[in-house]
Amino acid sequence: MQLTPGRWGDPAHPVDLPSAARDALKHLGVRRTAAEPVAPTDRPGLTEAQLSFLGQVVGDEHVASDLDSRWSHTRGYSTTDLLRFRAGDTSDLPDAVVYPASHDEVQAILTGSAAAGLAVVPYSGGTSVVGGLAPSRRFVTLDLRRLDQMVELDEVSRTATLQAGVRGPAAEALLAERGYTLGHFPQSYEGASIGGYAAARSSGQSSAGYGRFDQMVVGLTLATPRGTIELGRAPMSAAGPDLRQLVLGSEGAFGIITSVVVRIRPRPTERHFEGWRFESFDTGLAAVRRLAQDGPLPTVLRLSDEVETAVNLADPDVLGGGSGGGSGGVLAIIGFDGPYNQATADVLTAAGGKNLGAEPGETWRVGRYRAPYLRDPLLDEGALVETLETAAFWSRIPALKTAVTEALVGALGTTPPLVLCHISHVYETGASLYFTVICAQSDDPIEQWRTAKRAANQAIADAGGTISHHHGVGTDHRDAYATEIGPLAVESLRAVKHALDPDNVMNPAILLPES
Ligand SMILES: Cc1cc2nc3c(=O)[nH]c(=O)nc-3n(C[C@H](O)[C@H](O)[C@H](O)COP(=O)(O)OP(=O)(O)OC[C@H]3O[C@@H](n4cnc5c(N)ncnc54)[C@H](O)[C@@H]3O)c2cc1C
Repeated sequence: MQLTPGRWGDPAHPVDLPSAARDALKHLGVRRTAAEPVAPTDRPGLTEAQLSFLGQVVGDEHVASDLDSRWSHTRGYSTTDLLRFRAGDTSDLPDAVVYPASHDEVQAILTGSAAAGLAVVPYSGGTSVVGGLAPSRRFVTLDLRRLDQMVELDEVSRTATLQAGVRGPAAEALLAERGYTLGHFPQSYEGASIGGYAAARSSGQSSAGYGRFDQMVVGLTLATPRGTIELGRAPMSAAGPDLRQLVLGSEGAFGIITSVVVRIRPRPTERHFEGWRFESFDTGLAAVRRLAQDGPLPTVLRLSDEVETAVNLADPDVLGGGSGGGSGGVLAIIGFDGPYNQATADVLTAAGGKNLGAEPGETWRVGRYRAPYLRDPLLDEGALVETLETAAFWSRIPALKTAVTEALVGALGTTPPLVLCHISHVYETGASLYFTVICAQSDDPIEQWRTAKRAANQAIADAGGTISHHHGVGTDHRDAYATEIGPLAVESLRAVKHALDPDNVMNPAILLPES
């Protein structure tokens, strides 16, 4: 799928806003205010010498300096990114887009970039939602789409070596030909790539069964301005700190991950999805914690709160009311790659859950990538829609959820929002919380969201959550991340960056505040 710049989703399969949603927007005071999109205007790009350096490495035909190519690589897909795109904001337009085809070409560009006066932004799928593709100064984007090969599949060890530019669906297709799966299905699956998964520590919808992406990576190759680093000689090692974990989540600040070795699993021959009803989010929370701590975990485990359940269910009777008005309660989805596990269902039943059967589960499975498609039509209607996420230990989850919800409602008070929440990534010791916010746009929706996000970030910090469970740091979370880890940790990361990237050409201003 080729994403349309500034608009999420497969352009061949757009989603229309359901009429019920249009009606609901009226209750939120949403009025059609969205301005007509503004076309971008160009500005001078690279010098002849810079273009010549890049062309010598990758071939002139793989260096694009036209406005369309650069505009389509401008920032990612957060709501503020989309709004700035609509406003024709070119302040973070790349000066050129370069398409290397191999590790060696990436390495040659990074080795020569300081001398050529170039800052470099790695771009795998371009789906960042935290300002990960927008550095503070002029730059070239290295689009890794030509690094699209499965280099090796080791069936004995059950590992695959995948290049950074392999998109999620392509990775699954390559593995499926040999009977395997990676099992990584983030909601951005249609657009995101292997390199971005690793660089931003992605977590997919099947994380209960397959783990986060950083748990799947057993090895990687990193090109830096100082040279190449290969990590992951064995699945585990006591030979010093695990440097793979230093690169995972480094978001291009240290170098470019050109390939990863990932753990793979046999492709399941059957899958089962079903819905469960709980009386309240709190009872559902106790049930999913029970599964996370004592098992047996399914592959997919999600729990929506009351607001998300009400907003997402077209038919409230799915929850079993039967009277046309629904019966309240919250919806959980469980899924199994492989045989159905009755023991999981028994835990949910013992915790007060009611099995709603396969239909709600199948509805979720079929639409699992479609919810974000609604954001652009909602923006068109004058609504502000955005998501944010965090994680915490179980004991802090209830207070964290309340604090973030109150912060968002308080900050968006003049345009009262709907705040939806779900849990979709669980661990023995805690879980993530994922919030969706919908309200009427103010006259300045970008500043409106930034104010709300600042309030939410503060609430997360105060309530003991982390600034990101899986979206990463980028520029949006940079300052909050520095506060979260403290000045000595920031200094240590700066020292690593300085060792690998002494001229600060790699994704400047991403991850760490510029000193
Ligand atoms: C609609 C939508 C839904 C989403 N759902 C999820 C979800 O369910 N789970 C989840 O984890 N995330 C989700 N995201 C966020 C995003 O998809 C993830 O962060 C993903 O891992 C980014 O992958 P990408 O290939 O698009 O990376 P990019 O956006 O290209 O890059 C992300 C960051 O890493 C850097 N980078 C990219 N490639 C490399 C590389 N090879 N080496 C070093 N640095 C690199 C970039 O410069 C940038 O800073 C969602 C985003 C959208 C728009």
